[in-house]
Amino acid sequence: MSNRIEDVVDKIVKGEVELHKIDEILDANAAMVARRLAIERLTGNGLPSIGSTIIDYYDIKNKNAENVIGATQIPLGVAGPILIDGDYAKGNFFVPLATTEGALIASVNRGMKVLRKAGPVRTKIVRDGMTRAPVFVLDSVVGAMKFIEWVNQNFEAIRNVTESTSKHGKLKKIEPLLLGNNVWLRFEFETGDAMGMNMVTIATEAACSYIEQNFEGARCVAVSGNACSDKKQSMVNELWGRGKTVVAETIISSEILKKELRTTAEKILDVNLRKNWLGGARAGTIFQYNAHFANIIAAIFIATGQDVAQVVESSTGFTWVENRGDNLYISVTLPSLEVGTVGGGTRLPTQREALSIMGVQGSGNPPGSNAKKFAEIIAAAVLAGELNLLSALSTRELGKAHKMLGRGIKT
Ligand SMILES: CC(C)(COP(=O)([O-])OP(=O)([O-])OC[C@H]1O[C@@H](n2cnc3c(N)ncnc32)[C@H](O)[C@@H]1OP(=O)([O-])[O-])[C@@H](O)C(=O)NCCC(=O)NCCSC(=O)C[C@@](C)(O)CC(=O)[O-]
Ligand SMILES: NC(=O)C1=CN([C@@H]2O[C@H](COP(=O)(O)OP(=O)(O)OC[C@H]3O[C@@H](n4cnc5c(N)ncnc54)[C@H](OP(=O)(O)O)[C@@H]3O)[C@@H](O)[C@H]2O)C=CC1
Repeated sequence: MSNRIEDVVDKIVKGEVELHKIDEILDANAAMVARRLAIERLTGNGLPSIGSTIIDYYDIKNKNAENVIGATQIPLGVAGPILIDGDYAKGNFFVPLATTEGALIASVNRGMKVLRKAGPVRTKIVRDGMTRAPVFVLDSVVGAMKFIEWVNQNFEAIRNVTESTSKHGKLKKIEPLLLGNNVWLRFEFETGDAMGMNMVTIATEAACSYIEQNFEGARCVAVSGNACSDKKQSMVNELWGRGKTVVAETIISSEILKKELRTTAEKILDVNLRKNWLGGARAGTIFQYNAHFANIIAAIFIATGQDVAQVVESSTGFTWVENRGDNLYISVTLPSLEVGTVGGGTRLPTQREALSIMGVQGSGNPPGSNAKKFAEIIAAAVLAGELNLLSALSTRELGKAHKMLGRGIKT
């Protein structure tokens, strides 16, 4: 350790310098080391594993994280390939999944094997748009209604303001919501291959300033008024969509169900209706009539540098099953899948490589096509996970699988 780093560590331990101020004293990677060493001394714990990272702090400083002391590692597996016939994803894809839940990757892998045998999974993006909803306060409901009318009449001018802030951000519409003298304007943008939260926040802030300057009596209280709704479950996301609204579907023959999953369409239908729908309704599940969308979404989000807090609304969705002459029709519908292949955490080295496994790293040609392809692959992977878990529940294999792959106990 250099004397310079040692001096800085001493200063932190003595409380003479704040952890984040080291970035002004040492170069980026030395600052990361000094912070970790100081935390080691202050807590009396060695942190060599956290310190063993390939992340170059130069690359993430002022972009991805602050007060960095190293990195966390999570096992990364692959499932697949999964065969997809989408509008953007076509062919076979291996899907990277980062998780610590034994049996999860095996579960998705078995689902993908079955889907492959059944023929390609069909995927469709049915809408696309990232949202930000600032809240404005007016003097009365009369003022609020005049405000909404003015916004509608001035849509083009507002769009020009937003689009001056970004090359890829394109304002599609503004949906108003009203409560007494309060108005939320839910701005919806196309965001190319980016998930888009920074992009639409910056664009919406510019729009808010323009609106306040040009409509007397409207005050923007907050650029995010929670009707966006970011990182929260909400009816507005479920009904109007947020990010990508995607569907994946397929039909599986009774022979494949019997041979590969030891089950039938009837049994899977019964589990889906009584567990996902009836159980979900009885328990008051909110917009999550599914078995484990969150498992697959979280594992892919972690692997590929998505914003993990958005698993909350990205795992909203429905699994629908029909028995068609003993063959199984199964679909998953995800109303608010928020994903990107540029920006945010997608620029980190392992995350970029994980995206490259699916051929979706960086900008698409045309822009937006990579993010849409990625969303279709995720929906197909979710379908695999749902098919497999419903099957395993129908044959009472859940506990056994987790004993074996979660605890290493063979039964
Ligand atoms: C574990 C299996 C897949 C065994 O499945 P199996 O059919 O008993 O075993 P198998 O050895 O015959 O293997 C069949 C296929 O499974 C895959 N497979 C098998 N083993 C592996 C492995 N080690 N690594 C990767 N892939 C594996 C692989 O595709 C293999 O085909 P092959 O390639 O051999 O021709 C099955 O029993 C299973 O899926 N069980 C259910 C587990 C599951 O779905 N867990 C989900 C997480 S549960 C949870 O978190 C949410 C929950 C449940 O609480 C939500 C809720 O409330 O519903
Ligand atoms: N600000 C906020 O309120 C929130 C921020 N976040 C964070 O926001 C980040 C994600 O924001 P996001 O805007 O997606 O990412 P970035 O802030 O990284 O912005 C994306 C950048 O990529 C550029 N770009 C280059 N090629 C493309 C392309 N093909 N498609 C789209 N953009 C392209 C954009 O340029 P240009 O704009 O000129 O088109 C823009 O500069 C995450 O880190 C997330 O955690 C999350 C929630 C809330």
